[in-house]
Order: sequence, then C-alpha cells, then structure tokens
Amino acid sequence: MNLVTLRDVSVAYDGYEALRHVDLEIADLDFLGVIGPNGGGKTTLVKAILGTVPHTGELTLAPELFRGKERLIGYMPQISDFDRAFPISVLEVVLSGLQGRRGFSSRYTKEDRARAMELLAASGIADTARSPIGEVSGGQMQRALLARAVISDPKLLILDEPANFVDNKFEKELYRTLHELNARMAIVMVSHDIGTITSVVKEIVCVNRQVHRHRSNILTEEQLRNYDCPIQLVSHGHIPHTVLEHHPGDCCRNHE
Ligand SMILES: Nc1ncnc2c1ncn2[C@@H]1O[C@H](COP(=O)(O)OP(=O)(O)OP(=O)(O)O)[C@@H](O)[C@H]1O
Repeated sequence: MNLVTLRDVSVAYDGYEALRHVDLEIADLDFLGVIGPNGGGKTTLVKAILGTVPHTGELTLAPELFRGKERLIGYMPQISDFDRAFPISVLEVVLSGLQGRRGFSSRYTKEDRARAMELLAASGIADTARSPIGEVSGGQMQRALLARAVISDPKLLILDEPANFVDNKFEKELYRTLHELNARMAIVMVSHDIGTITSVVKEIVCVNRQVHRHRSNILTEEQLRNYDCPIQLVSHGHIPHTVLEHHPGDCCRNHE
C-alpha cells in the first residue's frame, strides 16, 4: 500500500527549480535512503512530502496516514535547522511531537508525559528531561528530536541528515532503533553518505533536481554512471562509498 504518492511534482524557489517532475511512491514499511549532492534538493523533497513548501503536480497522502485530524508523519529535522534558543525543556521538545493531535494550546496528559519519559529513558537521556534544550549536547539533542519524531507512533518517519555532527555511538544506536521501528513504520532517511546508509536502508533514492529510485540498497558504479549520478565511488567491497558534494549536471535522469 502506498502511503505517499508524488506525481509530476516540481518545486521552485524564486524561479529556481529545485525539484523537477518528480514521480515517487513511498509504501508501507519502505526504508528509503535519500542521497545526492549538496543543494541537490533532498531537503526540498522532504519538505514537499511534508507539505511545507509550495509545489506543482500531485501529492497524495493515503487515508492510513491519518488518525482523525492527526497526520501520522514523524519528522526529525537537521540539527542545524533546530532553534537551540527556543526556551523549552528537553521533555517539552519530545512532547511537541504530539502537537498535531492536541494543537498548541492543549495540555499534555499524564500518559503523554509518561510516554515521553519512557522514550527519553530508552535513549539514555532521562536525566536531561528538565534541561533547557539549548544546553544539552548535540547527541542528546538528536536523541530528543528522534523521540519527538516517534512519540505519536507515526506510520511514516522522515529523518533529514540524522547522523550529522554526532558521535559514532549515536549513529550506531540510531540505525539499530530505525531497524526496529521499520517493522511498524515506513522510513525515509536523507543522508550525504551512501557508504554509511547503504547497509541500513532497503532502497536508495537519488536526488539532484530529478529523482530516481533504485530498487536496491546497493548501487554499482556502472548503475550510477548509467543514471549520470554525481557520485564518486570509493569501493568497500561492492558498496559504493563517497558522494561528491558538487556536480554540474542532473543526477539520475529517468531516461524517458
Ligand atoms: N528557501 C529557499 N529559497 C531559495 N532557494 C532555496 C531555498 N531552499 C533551498 N533552496 C535552493 O534549492 C536547492 C535545493 O536545496 P535543498 O536544501 O533542498 O538541497 P539539499 O540536497 O537538501 O542540500 P544539502 O545537502 O546541502 O542539505 C539549492 O540550490 C538551494 O540553494
């Protein structure tokens, strides 16, 4: 069952077309790794799915993605996009993942708080619950942002560069957690580094203004060349490793 369907979706910023004619389906229990060069449009693709950027074309969210008015999409932003100066505690950050259900002004229930504490405890940062979010470490903040993204028990979890600026310990922990979560929700994870995510995700989606889905989590150099992907490969066995930061051409043409 498709949870999200994009048909001929394009996104432009002040006339600059960041995404062009995108067709993509995200099915239940998919685990997609979204890769591509800097500025290729990965975050824009995420924003298009979340409906936070104007687009042309058709974006369809399946009824299964809603519980009443609540949209069952969890989102973990890039840590650099999160405002550290926001004057709330770690616990409140996690609880804010329920705002889709309760609205800004409603109060959280005892059960909500217990659930948030449970998630913080599971990620080993229960002792930071009362700390201002601006005062915790990057790794602790990312654990809190992940807890915030999953507290509503979403059907689709979207993570934008979740392993940026963190220690290896969080990264390993994160991938183990995502593997478990994928048993009950679809996951879309943006990453610069195909080498790291390739063993974690089920399929790769390459974004450079255009979008191509590879029906595998392992890409060969030849496949990438065929799609004009702007990726330099440093082989680890059969696993491609490095994503170039810049390429003048379009990646992953669909060869229509
Ligand atoms: N709000 C905006 N206004 C104008 N241009 C924008 C805006 N947001 C993104 N862009 C441009 O759109 C293109 C795609 O940006 P986007 O952030 O989606 O790429 P990305 O692949 O996520 O990049 P990165 O890997 O650096 O995070 C870039 O050229 C960027 O400069």
